[in-house]
Amino acid sequence: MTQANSPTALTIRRPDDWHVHLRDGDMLSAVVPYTAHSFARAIVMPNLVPPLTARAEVSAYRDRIKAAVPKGVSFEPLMTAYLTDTITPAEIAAGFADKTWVAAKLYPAKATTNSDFGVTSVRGILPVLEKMAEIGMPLLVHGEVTDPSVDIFDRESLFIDTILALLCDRLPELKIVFEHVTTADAVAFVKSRPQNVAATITAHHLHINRNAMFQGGLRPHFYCLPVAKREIHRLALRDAATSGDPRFFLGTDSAPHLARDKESACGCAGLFTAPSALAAYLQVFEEESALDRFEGFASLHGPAFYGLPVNAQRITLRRSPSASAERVAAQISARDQHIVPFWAGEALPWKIEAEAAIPA
Ligand SMILES: NC(=O)N[C@@H](CC(=O)O)C(=O)O
Ligand SMILES: [Zn+2]
Ligand SMILES: [Zn+2]
Repeated sequence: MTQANSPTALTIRRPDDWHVHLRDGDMLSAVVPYTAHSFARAIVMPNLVPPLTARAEVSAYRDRIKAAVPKGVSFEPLMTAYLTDTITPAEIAAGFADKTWVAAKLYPAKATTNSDFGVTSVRGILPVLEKMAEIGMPLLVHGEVTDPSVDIFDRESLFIDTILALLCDRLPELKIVFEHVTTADAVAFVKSRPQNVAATITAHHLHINRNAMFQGGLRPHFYCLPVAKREIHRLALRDAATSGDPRFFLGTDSAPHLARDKESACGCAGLFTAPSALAAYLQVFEEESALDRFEGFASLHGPAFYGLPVNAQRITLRRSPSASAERVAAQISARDQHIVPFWAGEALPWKIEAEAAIPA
């Protein structure tokens, strides 16, 4: 698969994105092509306004996503349910059985973008979580406490100590994905648990630490939740991602917002990384001398955790000499304005090439 010594190309099974925000309407049309270009499937987050809590709404949203996929590109959205205080175990199980959704997302109320209808008490939804454990349905967690008096850089580690560890002990069978982990604490926690607790890691948290938000001034395009942490945490994430441990897999958390909503007195959280994420991840694996582990992280660990088949197609990632490299757009039109992507205007070090079916 990997040629020794600074390979110029890498052929792997087509990757999947296990955490993405595709939004709706004009924004959906603007962003879907980027995700579908890099990924065969994606776990689509349900934090629309209003949130997606009913089966019919989720099915209709899936159809809108499919309609936005460019002709000739194969892309399968994997849908999720938005957990609220009132959703019932029966509804969650029915949607899993009829394949409306493959997982449910737990947003602690007010923890992040569009989480106002999220869960106010994990204890309050225990019957739902027990049902999910029983039927083998994964729980996806935005892992931050919401108490505004807690330092924002400590909200993930405190979530582990006060909520997640207790939940894992209470329901040891429940499959849990600790989404977009940002701390060494989260990495250590996942490693301390059996294989049913896993984590996604974003490309941006492998590249930036919290300094990025303040470099020469306030940089809203590096603000997301959970917020980037100190350098030691970034290094722990790079270790985990490139370790080959199947509990860590790719989830971009690509989260587009219009530039005006980010460049504001109260800017939105979220980085739009879909156009550059795959190359950004690959660069990390190259820097860590772990190209031979890239396919596991990008294409194999996620399906294994979710109990889904790996993709039959392959892609070739070819190194681009910087002079001729494709550049990430400086801005991408959406609605009546634009989105500023991660690595805006920069050269992509790797290019995704035509996919081929794996010979039998
Ligand atoms: N990551 C973010 O900063 N924002 C996400 C929400 C989320 O994933 O928490 C969004 O929907 O914009
Ligand atoms: Zn989140
Ligand atoms: Zn997200």
